[in-house]
Amino acid sequence: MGNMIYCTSRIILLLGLGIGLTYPNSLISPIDGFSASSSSSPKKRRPTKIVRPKRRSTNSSPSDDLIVNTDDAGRDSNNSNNNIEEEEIRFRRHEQALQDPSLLTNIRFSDRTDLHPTTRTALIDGFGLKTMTHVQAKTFGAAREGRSILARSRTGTGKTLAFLLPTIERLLDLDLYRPGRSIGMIVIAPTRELAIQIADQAEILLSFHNKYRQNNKQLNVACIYGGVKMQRDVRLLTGDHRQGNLLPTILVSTPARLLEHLEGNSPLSKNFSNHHQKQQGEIGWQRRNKSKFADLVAETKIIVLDETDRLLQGSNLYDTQRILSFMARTEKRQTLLFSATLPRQVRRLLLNSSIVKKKKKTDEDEDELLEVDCIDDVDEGMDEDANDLNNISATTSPAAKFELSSVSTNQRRVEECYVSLENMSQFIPLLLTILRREQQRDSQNYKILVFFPAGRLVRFLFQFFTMGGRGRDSSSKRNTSQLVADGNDNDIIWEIHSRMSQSSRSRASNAFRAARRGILFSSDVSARGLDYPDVSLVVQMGAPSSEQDYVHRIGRTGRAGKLGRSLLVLLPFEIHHKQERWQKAQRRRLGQSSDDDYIKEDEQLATWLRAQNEEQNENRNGEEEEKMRISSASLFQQCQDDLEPTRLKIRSYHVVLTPSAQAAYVSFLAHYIATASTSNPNGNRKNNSSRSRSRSKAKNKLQPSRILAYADDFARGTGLASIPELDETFATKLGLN
Ligand SMILES: Nc1ncnc2c1ncn2[C@@H]1O[C@H](COP(=O)(O)OP(=O)(O)OP(=O)(O)O)[C@@H](O)[C@H]1O
Repeated sequence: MGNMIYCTSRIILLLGLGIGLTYPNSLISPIDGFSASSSSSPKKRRPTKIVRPKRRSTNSSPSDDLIVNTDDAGRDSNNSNNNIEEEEIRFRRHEQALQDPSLLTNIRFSDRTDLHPTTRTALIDGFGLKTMTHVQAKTFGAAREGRSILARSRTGTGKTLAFLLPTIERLLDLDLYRPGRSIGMIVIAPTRELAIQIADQAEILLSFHNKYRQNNKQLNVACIYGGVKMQRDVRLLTGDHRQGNLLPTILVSTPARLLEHLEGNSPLSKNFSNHHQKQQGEIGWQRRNKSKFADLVAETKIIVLDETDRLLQGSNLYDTQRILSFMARTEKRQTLLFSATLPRQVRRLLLNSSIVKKKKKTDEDEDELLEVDCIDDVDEGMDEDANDLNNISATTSPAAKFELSSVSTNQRRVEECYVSLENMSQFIPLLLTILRREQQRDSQNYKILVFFPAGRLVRFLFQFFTMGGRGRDSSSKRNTSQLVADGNDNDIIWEIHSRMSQSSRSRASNAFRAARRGILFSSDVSARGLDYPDVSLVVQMGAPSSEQDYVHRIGRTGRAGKLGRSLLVLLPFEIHHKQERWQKAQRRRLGQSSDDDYIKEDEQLATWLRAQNEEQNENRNGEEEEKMRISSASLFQQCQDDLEPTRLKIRSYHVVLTPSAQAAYVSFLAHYIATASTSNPNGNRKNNSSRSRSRSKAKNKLQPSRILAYADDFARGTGLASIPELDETFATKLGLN
């Protein structure tokens, strides 16, 4: 019976649709795809908003290990209430996406015959998407043809699918890699959480294809990253040898971990040698005497650098360049580079290096790098003609059929505000005020992401807020913080930073993603790429170290058509140095000269802060009396008062909070002294051209002794009875004599 249905669908396809004419040379026949789209709708599972198809075979696949599976086992897949809720969420999200004309084009996935029918089903039925975003439409045709691309597009505009869709289509071609015996594509992402998120999306797309594939021909995703045992990677990358299903179709990795394997500093290399010797005859390795992982990676023809500018800056630069040196030569591979930001220096570095192929020298040279810029700003230095859609259509025949609407693609989706701290002892009360005010705005739907400059500060503030009230209730094991409670006694604050174990990081990240409301305290590990749904407010406690970081941080809200809000809290020593720069940066970003669109001061918070400061200075006249009245009635003042019990705990040596406050103090000091000496607003180390400017600014530079005074103020604000003593060597290192 099954065969009959299968054959019938084949005949219908051959007679009627002719999809095979437009879908060439694939491992999966178009017939499979047709049966996918025409079969009954795939069953849905919790909790992802995205629907995965049920496997056709009930046998477990030998490659299951390799698949990044975000579905928790045991969840009820037939829960109709959940499905209805899921449908509603997807419908709401789609409606929201439609609200933003700068996000979506009029190109429907269903009209694209250059997409495999199963991929179309995955996008429409699985992800609930209908039309392409600008960056997807502008890059698909060229990427599908194998061209290298450098693309820039606003945060939250679907860049992940922009690189996954065309590359997965290419991987379905037979000749691009040896399934199971070489890796089809490698994606590098700067953080672990981002790598996991990308792998998850890839796995969802592939799972629709796998539904129609035999067990030993499944398309797999492996995701590797630091902070977990190497043995896990070995298991993921060597799989079940007996089934001959060895290497993943798509490998997603953070740079450092991948490099460790490539350089042979991991058990993987040894494992590959042993395995190679055993399997040589059986599966016929082509490279008989070169069995190391690095040799296999050299066969990979597609590489993606997500968050390209981050991967080409700071400590990532060396790792990325080394990784690329193990890959196929530039002309022989497709290199896809995506980010929301691309500083001039990074672009210059890219174009002058061997990371991508140079500009074409003759008209026949078709394979040059294609630059696609979906942001109309005035700074970041992409080619002017990169925005010309005709350019792209001309080189990518299928795309030429589609008309793209010409709306501005950097329309503002985030309302940006700032407030300046009058003194560092206001740091914690202001944070509490911001959180409570947001809770009061919409007590059911607040979702707040708060960035702090360093991991130890995240940890301390998390502990302060979660142990601040009654602490943990031992009977219910519930968090009963009174500082920001939601009335239901649930955990509503999570922390994430690089000082945590990977499992705790993943738990926090997943919890915040799934939560309808909540607060995530984070370091910059969450600044890039992470797609937490429905974040209502992004708060930055202290200016980020670069303009790019600012763009990425606020980009965690206002995604995929939604609107969001962000609040930048400038510390007292950042006000004069940075306020102006943020305004200028924002003007550049939005390509506007009107004052209206600058980052606005949050007047309510500013009034409360000023009033409190003046009250402290006891400098009162009639007007100030009035301010004082506002102050004592203000939420800020209430928050000040509510913090006292926690401060008292710290003052009288709380076993967790007091050492944590001391560590936060040291971390604050070290962070700001280090950044004062190295950073500029573009986030790059000083170069020759900026040296003269730097010299003139040197006079205004914030001296370590001043930072020390602010840090002391911060320490007093935490409740610490005395300023922590610094180790002498450490102090000298920081330039504090
Ligand atoms: N064509 C589409 N239509 C509607 N929503 C989409 C479309 N493509 C992707 N999305 C949704 O947009 C959201 C953001 O996507 P994604 O994380 O890929 O953005 P991004 O551009 O990579 O952002 P960032 O720069 O922050 O990394 C996701 O929830 C995704 O499901």
